[in-house]
Amino acid sequence: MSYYPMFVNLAGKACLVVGAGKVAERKIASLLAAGARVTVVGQTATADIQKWCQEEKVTLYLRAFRPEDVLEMTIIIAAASDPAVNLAVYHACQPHQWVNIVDRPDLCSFFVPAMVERGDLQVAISTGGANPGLAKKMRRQVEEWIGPEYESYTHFLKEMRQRVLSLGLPHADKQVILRELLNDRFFSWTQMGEIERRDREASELVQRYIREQPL
Ligand SMILES: C[C@@]1(CC(=O)O)c2cc3[nH]c(cc4nc(cc5[nH]c(cc(n2)[C@H]1CCC(=O)O)[C@@](C)(CC(=O)O)[C@@H]5CCC(=O)O)C(CC(=O)O)=C4CCC(=O)O)c(CCC(=O)O)c3CC(=O)O
Ligand SMILES: NC(=O)C1=CN([C@@H]2O[C@H](COP(=O)(O)OP(=O)(O)OC[C@H]3O[C@@H](n4cnc5c(N)ncnc54)[C@H](O)[C@@H]3O)[C@@H](O)[C@H]2O)C=CC1
Repeated sequence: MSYYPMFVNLAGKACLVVGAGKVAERKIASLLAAGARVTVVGQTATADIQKWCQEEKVTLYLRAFRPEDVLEMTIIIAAASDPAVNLAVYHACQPHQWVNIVDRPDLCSFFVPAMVERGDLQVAISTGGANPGLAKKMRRQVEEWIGPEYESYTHFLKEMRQRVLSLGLPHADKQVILRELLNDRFFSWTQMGEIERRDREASELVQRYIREQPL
């Protein structure tokens, strides 16, 4: 059996993280980046988590976990250093809640992948718990391959696609233009910083099809 990969919209969703140490901090950072509403319960907290609390980015309770903490939570991550506490978090949860117990892959209903993020382009890497260190190693290799220029390249392709879709062109023409926009020359112009040339060539490509339209 393999795991089902998904990109989840967590904007405004209530998420609980139990434990406020190094591992919790990493998980909280990605929940915040996804726009989740994060509550943290930990007996102690890292400096960054305390700062996020002062900035009102997270709600932090500096105390031991209580089973009622999981109520109404969409996602629960148990990242305490005590395995008995993490197990208690698991037992407090309902079957419909999404649960990640950081020291018990067998009890997780989802794993957190290693991520390469370039604006709208997100590459998630998982080994299904087989070896998280390998996921991290692969992430570093993918970071070399997918450089920072992919953020503006993806943004360019997004804008061009929206423009092409808004023109009401015949389906076949749309497909040809979208395929042509993925030609490497547009990436090369992005990489070389020849943005004006890239945008001009892309506009000309689209214009050619508009002109060919019967009136
Ligand atoms: C099942 C899973 C549950 C979950 O957390 O979702 C899980 C479980 C465990 N991790 C452990 C250890 C380590 N985890 C990392 C790193 C990461 N772990 C992440 C995910 C996952 N870890 C999920 C599976 C993901 C998959 O396989 O695809 C990443 C990808 C994402 C993230 O955490 O954000 C992030 C890399 C992010 C990046 O760098 O890009 C490192 C390396 C390091 O820290 O440098 C080590 C030390 C080396 C080692 O042990 O291999 C232990 C033993 C703990 C102990 O010894 O007590 C367990 C428990 C067990 O396996 O039993
Ligand atoms: N899944 C993953 O990615 C990884 C998981 N781990 C596991 O994660 C666990 C946590 O690791 P770190 O963050 O490095 O530990 P840490 O020692 O930095 O933090 C542990 C946190 O748990 C809190 N805690 C302990 N008892 C608690 C309770 N009763 N209620 C609420 N909070 C409580 C502490 O106050 C602290 O905030 C480790 O025990 C290890 O098994 C470790 C590395 C990676």
